[in-house]
Amino acid sequence: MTTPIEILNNPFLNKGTGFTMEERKELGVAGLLPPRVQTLEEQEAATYAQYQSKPSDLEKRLFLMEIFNTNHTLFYYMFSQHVVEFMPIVYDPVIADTIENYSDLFVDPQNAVYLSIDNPEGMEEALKNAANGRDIKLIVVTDAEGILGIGDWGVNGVDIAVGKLMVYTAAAGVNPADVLPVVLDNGTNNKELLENPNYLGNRHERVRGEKYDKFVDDFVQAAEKTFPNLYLHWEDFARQNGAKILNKYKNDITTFNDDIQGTGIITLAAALGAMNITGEKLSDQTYLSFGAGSAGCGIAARIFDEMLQEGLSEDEAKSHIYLFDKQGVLFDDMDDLTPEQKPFARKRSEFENADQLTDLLTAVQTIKPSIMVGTSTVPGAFTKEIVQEMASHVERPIIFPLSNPTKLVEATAKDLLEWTDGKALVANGIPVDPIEYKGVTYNIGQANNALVYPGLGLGTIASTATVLNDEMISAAAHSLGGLVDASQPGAAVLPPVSQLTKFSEDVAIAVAQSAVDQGITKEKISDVKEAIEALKWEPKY
Ligand SMILES: NC(=O)c1ccc[n+]([C@@H]2O[C@H](COP(=O)([O-])OP(=O)(O)OC[C@H]3O[C@@H](n4cnc5c(N)ncnc54)[C@H](O)[C@@H]3O)[C@@H](O)[C@H]2O)c1
Ligand SMILES: O=C(O)C[C@H](O)C(=O)O
Ligand SMILES: [Mn+2]
Repeated sequence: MTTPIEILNNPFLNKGTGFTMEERKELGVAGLLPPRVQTLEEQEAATYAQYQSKPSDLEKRLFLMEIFNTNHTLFYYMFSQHVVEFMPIVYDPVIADTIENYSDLFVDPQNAVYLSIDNPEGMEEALKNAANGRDIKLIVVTDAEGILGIGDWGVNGVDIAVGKLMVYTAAAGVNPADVLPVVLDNGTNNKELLENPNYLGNRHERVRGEKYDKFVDDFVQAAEKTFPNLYLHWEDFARQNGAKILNKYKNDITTFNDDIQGTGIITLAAALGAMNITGEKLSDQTYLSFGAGSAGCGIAARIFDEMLQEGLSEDEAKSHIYLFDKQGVLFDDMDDLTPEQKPFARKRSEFENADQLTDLLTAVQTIKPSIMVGTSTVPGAFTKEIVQEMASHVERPIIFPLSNPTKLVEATAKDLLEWTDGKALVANGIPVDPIEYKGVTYNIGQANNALVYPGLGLGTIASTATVLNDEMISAAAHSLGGLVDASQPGAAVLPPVSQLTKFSEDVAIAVAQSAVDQGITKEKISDVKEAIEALKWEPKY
């Protein structure tokens, strides 16, 4: 029997002043609350007013976390009323601030699971105890070695898993009772953390090699055994681990890497949105990725796959794609390429000036890209000179500076529009308000995987798909098309975040239908919309 105090202290059950008098008598909380009964709407209005009074974005986020920690329904109802305003606060970019300061700001574990490489035998018990009898359908797991573009944040990185799951619920209605945030604490190489007396994680450098691989595998086995209906979302692993882990498990369990696959989908959708505006074909484009890590290669792979679907051969498609990383343009004679970079590495013999292709300006002058995507973590890398060089070769340069958080973006949308006299088609990873330029209002798409991973997850879970495959991913990318009126001056390349809940549903339906059409579902699903509606959760008493 749950005691009155336990009810008030359980954010899944607590309604606070939202409990009716009858509920208060029945649950024994009558004298444990102020006498006034409030509706959810009244609670939201009062709480939102408190939120607005907070002096900074960080204070606003900390306040919202207090609401989340005490009353999930109120938190998500308030989120549903202020999606556009709350996304940059709950999620990117303000989440970066709370991650950097997590150990110093710590007040509540927020139902997260902290698995330690120093105590692998405790995994299954921790997962079971955190689930507390719930049938967990979605885990977001990170080892926090590649948080956004800010790098290694050790156990502090658990907050990215917490924040990503909040967006799953706010955007797609994934039930907060069905989810679990998990951090794999493998130590940290972040000196600032190791020297911080408040740091709450394992105080040693990251473990590499077999012991780490076994730690990850032990986690996968424990999670899959404990939660038989699990969709496992990998987030913010370092470049050398993300793809290796995904490739190891993606054909055997229902799993997804957001930085690789989620970003690939949303950036392809943005590129297709740009094609809608210019009327061109993707397979006629010249694509340059500045930064070829998890995200950069994930996007390139998605662009490549789409060019094949448009009828190009593999060699023809590869001839349109160029990767640029720390070495400059990537060539197949380099001995330090990652497995994900290799398929797109070029031949030096293609260029007279191959050895000069080590700076972005020379690369743009030589390659003449029509699409340039930044996933480099190098702020300001897309300079005015480089952008105007690109614009001198193409009518509508498509430029997506995607590095997060805001301080790392390769170029701002405002600069790109001014430098190209309004011709650039722009998307950023962070949210950007509409920009007025020469009498036109430019809407800037947010090419952030948060616009697609929630619907992708909801659709995959609702379909009971045994795996998440390329067909389902392609269906997700295409489901975002047609939502923007491309004929309008200043049209965005992606639908606005104000429509996030609407198009998350579109993504979910497309993904679930793809799984059903392929016959890869555990259960027989006769109506995907029904299956999705049955799974969705709404914040109401
Ligand atoms: N918008 C989105 O949805 C989204 C999704 C994923 C990642 N990102 C952002 O993209 C960035 C990279 O993320 P990731 O997960 O791919 O990290 P990563 O470490 O896997 O990749 C970064 C790549 O940039 C390269 N790089 C670093 N400095 C460079 C330089 N001076 N010149 C050229 N290349 C350079 C690195 O060598 C690496 O290959 C981060 O800022 C992240 O926040 C955005
Ligand atoms: O977290 C985000 O905002 C998007 C992406 O997953 C990233 O790592 O930047
Ligand atoms: Mn990420």
